[in-house]
Amino acid sequence: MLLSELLATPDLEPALRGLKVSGLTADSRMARGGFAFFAIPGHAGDGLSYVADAKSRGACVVVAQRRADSPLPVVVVDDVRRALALAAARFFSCQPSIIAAVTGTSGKTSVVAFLRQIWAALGHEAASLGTVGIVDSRGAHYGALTTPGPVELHRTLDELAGRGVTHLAMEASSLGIDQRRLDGMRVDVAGFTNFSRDHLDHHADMEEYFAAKMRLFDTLLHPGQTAVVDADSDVASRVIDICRARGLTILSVGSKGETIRLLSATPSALATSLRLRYNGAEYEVDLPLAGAFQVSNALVAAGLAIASGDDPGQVFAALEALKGAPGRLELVGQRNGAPIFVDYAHKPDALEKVLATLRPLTKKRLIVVFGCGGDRDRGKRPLMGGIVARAADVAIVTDDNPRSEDAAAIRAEILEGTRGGAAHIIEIGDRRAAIANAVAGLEAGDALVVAGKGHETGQIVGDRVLPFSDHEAIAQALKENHP
Ligand SMILES: CC(=O)N[C@H]1[C@@H](OP(=O)(O)OP(=O)(O)OC[C@H]2O[C@@H](n3ccc(=O)[nH]c3=O)[C@H](O)[C@@H]2O)O[C@H](CO)[C@@H](O)[C@@H]1O[C@H](C)C(=O)N[C@@H](C)C(=O)N[C@H](CCC(=O)O)C(=O)O
Ligand SMILES: Nc1ncnc2c1ncn2[C@@H]1O[C@H](COP(=O)(O)OP(=O)(O)OP(=O)(O)O)[C@@H](O)[C@H]1O
Ligand SMILES: N[C@H](CCC[C@H](N)C(=O)O)C(=O)O
Ligand SMILES: [Mg+2]
Repeated sequence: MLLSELLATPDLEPALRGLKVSGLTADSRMARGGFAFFAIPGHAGDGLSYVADAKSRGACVVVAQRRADSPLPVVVVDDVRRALALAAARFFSCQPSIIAAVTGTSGKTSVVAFLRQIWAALGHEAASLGTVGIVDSRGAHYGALTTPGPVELHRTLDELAGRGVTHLAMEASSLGIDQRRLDGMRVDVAGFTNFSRDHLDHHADMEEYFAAKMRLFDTLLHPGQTAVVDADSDVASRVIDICRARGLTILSVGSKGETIRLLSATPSALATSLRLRYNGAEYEVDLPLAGAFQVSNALVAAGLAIASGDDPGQVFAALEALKGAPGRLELVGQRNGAPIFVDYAHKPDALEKVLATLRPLTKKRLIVVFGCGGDRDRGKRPLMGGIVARAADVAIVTDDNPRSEDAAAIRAEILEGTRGGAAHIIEIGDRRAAIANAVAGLEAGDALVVAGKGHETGQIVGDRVLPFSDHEAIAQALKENHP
């Protein structure tokens, strides 16, 4: 492809006008012969300091935000992250014909998993893309980020479209939106779940975090397209105002929803019976999932399916076969009749919601094992300590990806927040030992949730990822503690 086509710039300097490029990357280590190297001023470093490396691997031109002394010719653009996304979309030109993007602090992974299942049930070739990787009718492939960087994203879209995927549900993380990873993507419909504290290690404050999410609606979606909004979120009216100002059609869902109105939700063991009203008609749905938050997620997914053209009656019927995303309030075993769940709550609101969901299902003690990640927002640690101290009966504070931090210091910050609460608090740093302790102590009527790692398969300590899975640690503990 010509560089001028890749950048859609006719006015390149004469020496570059006929230049052909064979690929593109923002990571010098991935450069190959004939590649364009996009030099991004990042959080940890500046891409311009890697130009020599890119050149040594064959890159022939640099795209950057400023002129710099460089062994390769430099094309200057206003916003190099956006230029990379648009270029990646031109280079990998195919995308599935329907793309739904979902943002919100919690529930994205669940909503895209549900939407993929609804679409598949209705006969579409569907895929989802996000924290648990790419999932389609062939299986699952894990990826590193929730919203991949633009080059990987567009290569993936092109491959999915190439193998016949017509419907894609993808997670749009605030970091992904902010870093322009989705700017080259055609988004047909977008969903909003909810908003609470997260990623304050990256965004300066909650307003900046909110604005990053809103970019999906006020910039990436176009007037006339549809936004599906969980009307029960406490920021729903702000989101709806922003969508209206952009000229979007609003499809609101939930007990305050105008389009899909939740009339009642009756929990029973690990399921919930729903009565819904849509367009004047009432529907009854036996949702095979527990928790008010899963009801919200299922309704956002249903709204997205309807907004993308599917028949409402068939969409609501498909909710009756939904399976939770891996590691999201997943029942993984039991001991002495006490259920054991793995959940991905690693932020205050999610932890609160998951404990509130399990409380009415628990006759005796609600036990939680959890920790907080290193090199992430420190402010959430005492908040999460406070939540378990109030909402659980026993909380075992343990390690969850300490990364470059001192694990004991992270636990101490969590423990600080537990003071004055009613729960019995235990500190066991080693996560396997914490899980073993919790499982061994389970009695009839108890419930145990191991929170924070969900689907993860590693414990990040320093620079190393040690193999670790809550599922496997629970299975081992169950084996060692025959009831
Ligand atoms: C903080 C953050 O978001 N970092 C992401 C960001 O990096 P960055 O732009 O700041 O890059 P940098 O590390 O400063 O380096 C600057 C530039 O030099 C390049 N470089 C660097 C080294 C080298 O040898 N050669 C080279 O060319 C880098 O590729 C980069 O282009 O852009 C990169 C490319 O897209 C991402 O890989 C990287 O994700 C890091 C690994 C990460 O851990 N991100 C997490 C926090 C993240 O994005 N999480 C969200 C939310 C998760 C959720 O809530 O579900 C996600 O979407 O996954
Ligand atoms: N609608 C919701 N409201 C509040 N909490 C939720 C909701 N949905 C899920 N949760 C909680 O958040 C956890 C993560 O859910 P999920 O993975 O679906 O969200 P996510 O937005 O993709 O999160 P992440 O950004 O961490 O990938 C769940 O395990 C559960 O504890
Ligand atoms: N996408 C989130 C995942 C956090 C999961 C939790 N296990 C932790 O390490 O804090 C993040 O990178 O902040
Ligand atoms: Mg996710």
